[in-house]
Amino acid sequence: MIVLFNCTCAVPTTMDSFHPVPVKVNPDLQKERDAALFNPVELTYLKDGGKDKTERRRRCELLAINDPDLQHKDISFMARNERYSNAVRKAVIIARKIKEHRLTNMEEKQLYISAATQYDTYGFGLHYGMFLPALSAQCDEEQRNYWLPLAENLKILGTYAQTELGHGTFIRGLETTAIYDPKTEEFVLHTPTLSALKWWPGNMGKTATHAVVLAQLYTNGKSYGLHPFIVQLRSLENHQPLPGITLGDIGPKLGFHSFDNGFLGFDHVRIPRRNMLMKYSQVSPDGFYIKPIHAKLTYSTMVEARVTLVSDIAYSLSQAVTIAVRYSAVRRQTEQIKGVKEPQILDYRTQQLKLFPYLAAAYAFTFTSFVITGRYIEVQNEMNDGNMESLSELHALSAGLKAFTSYVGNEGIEVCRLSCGGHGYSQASGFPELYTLTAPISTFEGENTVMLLQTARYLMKCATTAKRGLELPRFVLYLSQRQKGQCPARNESDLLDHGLLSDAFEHRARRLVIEAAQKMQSNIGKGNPQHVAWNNCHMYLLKAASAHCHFYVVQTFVKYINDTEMSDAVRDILTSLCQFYALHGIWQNAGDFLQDGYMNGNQLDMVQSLVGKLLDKIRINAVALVDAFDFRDEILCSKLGKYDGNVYEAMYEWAKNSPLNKTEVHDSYNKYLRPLMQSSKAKL
Ligand SMILES: CCCCC/C=C\C/C=C\C/C=C\C/C=C\C/C=C\CC/C=C/C(=O)SCCNC(=O)CCNC(=O)[C@H](O)C(C)(C)COP(=O)(O)OP(=O)(O)OC[C@H]1O[C@@H](n2cnc3c(N)ncnc32)[C@H](O)[C@@H]1OP(=O)(O)O
Ligand SMILES: Cc1cc2nc3c(=O)[nH]c(=O)nc-3n(C[C@H](O)[C@H](O)[C@H](O)COP(=O)(O)OP(=O)(O)OC[C@H]3O[C@@H](n4cnc5c(N)ncnc54)[C@H](O)[C@@H]3O)c2cc1C
Repeated sequence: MIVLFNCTCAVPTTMDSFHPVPVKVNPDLQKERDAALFNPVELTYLKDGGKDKTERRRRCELLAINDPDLQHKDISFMARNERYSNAVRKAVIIARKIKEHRLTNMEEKQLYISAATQYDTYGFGLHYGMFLPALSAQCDEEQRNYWLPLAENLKILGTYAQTELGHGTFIRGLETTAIYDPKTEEFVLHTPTLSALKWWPGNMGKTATHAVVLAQLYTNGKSYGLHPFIVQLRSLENHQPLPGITLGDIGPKLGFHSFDNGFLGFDHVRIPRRNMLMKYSQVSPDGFYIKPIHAKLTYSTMVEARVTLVSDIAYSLSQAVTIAVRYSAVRRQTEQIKGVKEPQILDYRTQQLKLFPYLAAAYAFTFTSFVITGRYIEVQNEMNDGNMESLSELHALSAGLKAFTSYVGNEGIEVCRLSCGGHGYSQASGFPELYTLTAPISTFEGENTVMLLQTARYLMKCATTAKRGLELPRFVLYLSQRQKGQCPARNESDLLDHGLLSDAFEHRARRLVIEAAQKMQSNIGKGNPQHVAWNNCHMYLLKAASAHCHFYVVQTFVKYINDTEMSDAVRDILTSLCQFYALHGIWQNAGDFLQDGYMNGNQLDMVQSLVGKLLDKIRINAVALVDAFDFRDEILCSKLGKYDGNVYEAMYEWAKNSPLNKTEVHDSYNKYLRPLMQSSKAKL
């Protein structure tokens, strides 16, 4: 619902702005918009991929936002049960409305869902986010023809059940078994121990009727490792768990309160042979096993999810900086000169140093998400033609970037919250929900440290390949190039050169990868077994993987600006943002650039000075930069980040709705306080 305030000042919004002309905009925020040196809507078009795409996105969002069936009270005021129920109700309505509005394109469906769910989780998130992708990727043609229409038409509701109580990261160690019985041509699914209970799968606690279950396959007395099976969990008549199946919700978590993450146990549950998903590996009726063309194809659903998470984290970080920058423009604090108005907190250098690195990162990650999504589609097409050559590269890239961006993203959201002082702690700010929704991205779909170590494993192999003078894939080609000596920057203007900045990150990544490879070699040379050497070298490996990802992001940002058509004004601000992202990265990791003498103290002084100078360039455009993300208030769900900047009015209105304010005198007064106070002998 859009609240219109009384008109007190004219609001010059651009023709292209979709924001309903609010009737009173906070003058501080208006001043920021008037002072900006570029038109934010141009950047919005760029980010969306063109004006027509922006318009389409806005239309999809409005369809959801204006729909009376999708309205409800603020989720902050709901208990968990109510939240779960509301999420399911909305998921059902969303499914119906997507058909009614004839949203057939996947991007439009996602936009619609995201606007309809606002900052809550989507009740069929796992169904669409993992169950359907797993079926699409792992079913053979006959299975696809059977299962996909059922799942797409919501005749069955699914989840992805991989993690167990005792095993999450090390999936080769999962305990759930699927033993083939050739006599009946069935698999018998079983949970042999408590630690083998499936634990965590989203929508499994109360919603799902089916699951793609990852289990250890045994046939003819031999173990063949982890394979996916589709298993019916609940009756399609009355939703009761089927015989032999134990199901439940795992209880409240840090966040995801509307989500029914669940547990699942099997007691010798029989499923037909053809419920094993057989695109890549098969078991014949007599129990003969046919192995896949690549051993890790079973893991492909996770790769897809990791790619998606890079976009998700860019989106969430963009929301966080939008809230914090707008609020910092309207919040005033601490008189500097007696009698003169307190300054906007956005004017404090420390506030800028908190927010602008994450503002720059939000753009950097958005552009990175475009590139990794594009690469994912390319590799997917190659794989559909039977060429698995790039799968390892895609795994290394997606695992590393998911970890690198989510570390920064989670940290950024928390810094943005802190930058809003006390109000950042209120649910009205939007931060608690935003933070708890994004925090587990560092854990799910592969715990971040583990993911960076996977990237490191790939980089170590590439370092060896490079040493042998053999060919490397494009994104690690730099490992076969010689180190370039010292950073050539002589003055500050040299240090603003995108090529020079990208070279600095390239140098750092190459050095750290080679150093980690050398440490591994020398550890093994001392007689340590591989796994001991690996553990001994963790700190080098982690750093190498992280530096590689950091370089990838800087390089992508630079390339995006070089290769994309844009107005001079937008190019100018994106250039400053990119310079700031890179220079701030050098400043924060100064030790890495000094350690081998690539940079010297004098150059570092210049880096620091430039970071300070660029703060001014970003400061003037900061509000326009966050406006360009183009979040409607109904999607941002933050009283601090409202487009019109009328923060205090909104907070007061919101607080009045707190259930505790339903009555002037709370029940607990009569129950507890009154007896306590009136029993006292002391008289007033
Ligand atoms: C109406 C229509 C609407 C449409 C709507 C559309 C969209 C829906 C909208 C919204 C929904 C969106 C989102 C969903 C909603 C909410 C989300 C909520 C919750 C999130 C759900 C979370 C799910 C999960 O977490 S699932 C569980 C994930 N688990 C993990 O990630 C486990 C991590 N562990 C591993 O990946 C692996 O075990 C390991 C750590 C990689 C190690 O594996 P292992 O087998 O032990 O391998 P190694 O021995 O280490 O290595 C061997 C060899 O293999 C290579 N390798 C490893 N992995 C892969 C891989 N994936 N691909 C390729 N290669 C791989 C490895 O590098 C090594 O190679 P080498 O031998 O050459 O060195
Ligand atoms: C909100 C949420 C939703 C989820 N949804 C699903 C779902 O739908 N389906 C599903 O199957 N699962 C789901 N999960 C589970 C999730 O995928 C796992 O929790 C995740 O993969 C991490 O595994 P773990 O819990 O075993 O962590 P652990 O591996 O136990 O990690 C604990 C610590 O050990 C360290 N560690 C572990 N192994 C290594 C190693 N080899 N080297 C160095 N350090 C190591 C980690 O770095 C970490 O610090 C969900 C989890 C959450 C929080």
